[in-house]
Amino acid sequence: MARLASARAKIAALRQRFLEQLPERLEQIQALSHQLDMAAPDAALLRELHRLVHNIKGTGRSFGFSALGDLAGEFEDLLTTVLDPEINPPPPDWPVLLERFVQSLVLSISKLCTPTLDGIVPRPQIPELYQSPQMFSAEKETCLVYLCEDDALLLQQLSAQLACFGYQIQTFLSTEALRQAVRERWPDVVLMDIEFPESRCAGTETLQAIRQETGKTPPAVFMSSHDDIQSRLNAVLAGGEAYFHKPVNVMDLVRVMDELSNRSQPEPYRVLIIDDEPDVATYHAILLQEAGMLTAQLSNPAKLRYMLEAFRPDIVLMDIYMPGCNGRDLAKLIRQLPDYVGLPIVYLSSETDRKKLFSAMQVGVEGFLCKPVVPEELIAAVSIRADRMRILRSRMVRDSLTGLLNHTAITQFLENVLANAERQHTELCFVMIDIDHFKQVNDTYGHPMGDQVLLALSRLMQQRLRGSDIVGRYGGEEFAVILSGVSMVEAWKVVDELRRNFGLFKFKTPQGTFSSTFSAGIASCTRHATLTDLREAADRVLYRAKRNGRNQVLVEDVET
Ligand SMILES: Nc1nc2c(ncn2[C@@H]2O[C@H](COP(=O)(O)OP(=O)(O)OP(=O)(O)O)[C@@H](O)[C@H]2O)c(=O)[nH]1
Repeated sequence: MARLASARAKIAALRQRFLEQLPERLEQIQALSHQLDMAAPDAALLRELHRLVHNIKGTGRSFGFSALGDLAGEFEDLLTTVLDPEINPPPPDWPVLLERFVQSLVLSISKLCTPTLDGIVPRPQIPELYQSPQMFSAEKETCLVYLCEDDALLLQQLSAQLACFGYQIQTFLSTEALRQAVRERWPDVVLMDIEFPESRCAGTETLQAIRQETGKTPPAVFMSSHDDIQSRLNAVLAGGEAYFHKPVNVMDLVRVMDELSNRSQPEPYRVLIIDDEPDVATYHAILLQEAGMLTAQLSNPAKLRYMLEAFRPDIVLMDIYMPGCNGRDLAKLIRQLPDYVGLPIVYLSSETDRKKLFSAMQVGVEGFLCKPVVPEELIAAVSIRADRMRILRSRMVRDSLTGLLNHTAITQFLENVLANAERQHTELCFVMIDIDHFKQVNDTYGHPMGDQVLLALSRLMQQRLRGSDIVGRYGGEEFAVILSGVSMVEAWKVVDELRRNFGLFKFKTPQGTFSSTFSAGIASCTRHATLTDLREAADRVLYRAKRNGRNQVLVEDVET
């Protein structure tokens, strides 16, 4: 609640500043209109006047000064006709009307900026602040998953794999057994097949029956060997939150289940706001921050490229009118940068002219939000698009089995952090990890069990390493970790603790339990400035660890 109060206070301060700046804006408008030669108006002057009036419209409405915003909106319409007479010619007496609008603005602004008798500036109509559900959601300790599948082998494999991710799994071979269990204890998530011996849609029917019996449905995820629309529709109608076509990718399943059980604490969405009015950008930033997002603001388009690279936004919100360039040009520029072809861009503007909007959208912009925007609408529009961007990006850079960065992505990261470490004269350690006798695990217990070992180590690394450490699957049973800002001794302590913890894992199989170990080699950028050198050094140390008997972590110093 304190955060909400502080956001309200910040918005109140922004409104106050807008009021304080109004006389200066008015002076600029008056000066420009006096400079205008009404017989042959200068286009640049007109455009600047249009921009100033447009900004008062958008900012005024955003901050709840609707009468002022509407007046500026009508003024803007007149200026638009003077600017583009071919599309819609201005009325013959436009110079008189223009002068009247300036006078009306003088009146309206002087009223707003003059305190009333009791010394209080009139309160604008302010939109209610959205209360982020994330602020109050508590993380669950363990998540109870009911897994219902009539294929006994698949049931056993999935259950073992999901257990590696810390879920409490109860398995059911029949829908009837599942219904009975739901009566006794309500699950956090139900994960179920759709086709069972008794019917092709027994899974969805069961969920509907549970709803009829209890009046509610548990969060449900369906898996099916059918991929037709009717099956998917049945799943949606039964209340399914997600649908997976078999064979199911466990990482996709885990991602959805983490979301459904509130266990995942995804990185906040990153929103870049481009607006030539810093206070309006700040206002929208505050609304988005309230919903748990990270924001960056840009008022100077010249710094766009730098900002895209440094901030890595999931979505860009931009104004249409800015000095020097407009949102359409800027959006086109972003689309022409190969790395940002898919970056969602949404206009946030008070422009209402459909033709202009359509033209502005044609450069591949995803959507349009009209100022003043309702906070919930802003948050929903941003979240939906940023989430989709995250999924697409993740597919490109993540390994599908473990969810860790793939080989290409970790190499790219290493290149970037290495350059950074060199610039900032900081340490960086590169670690190569390889599971011992992994072929034997596969040969003895089967490939799916081997996958579980890979998953377990991946999850352990994700849980135990710092958020700033970078973990990737380098290849088959080989992993790479980048530890920034640590010495080799510190890196050794971290990785050796991982090694000890991993050794404690017990993998259950029909033939009994077994545990697994890994070997690791650590090299430091203080000795190897190039990517290839660093990688080869870590590889050499890893090889030495294997030859020394495996199940150990070695650093370069010890090796040489
Ligand atoms: N289950 C499973 N196995 C994989 C995967 N990728 C690679 N492998 C297996 O990993 C094994 C690697 O074996 P080797 O390179 O001979 O090494 P090792 O048996 O781990 O022996 P050391 O590294 O010398 O301790 C091969 O059998 C691969 O088939 C995967 O995604 N899943």
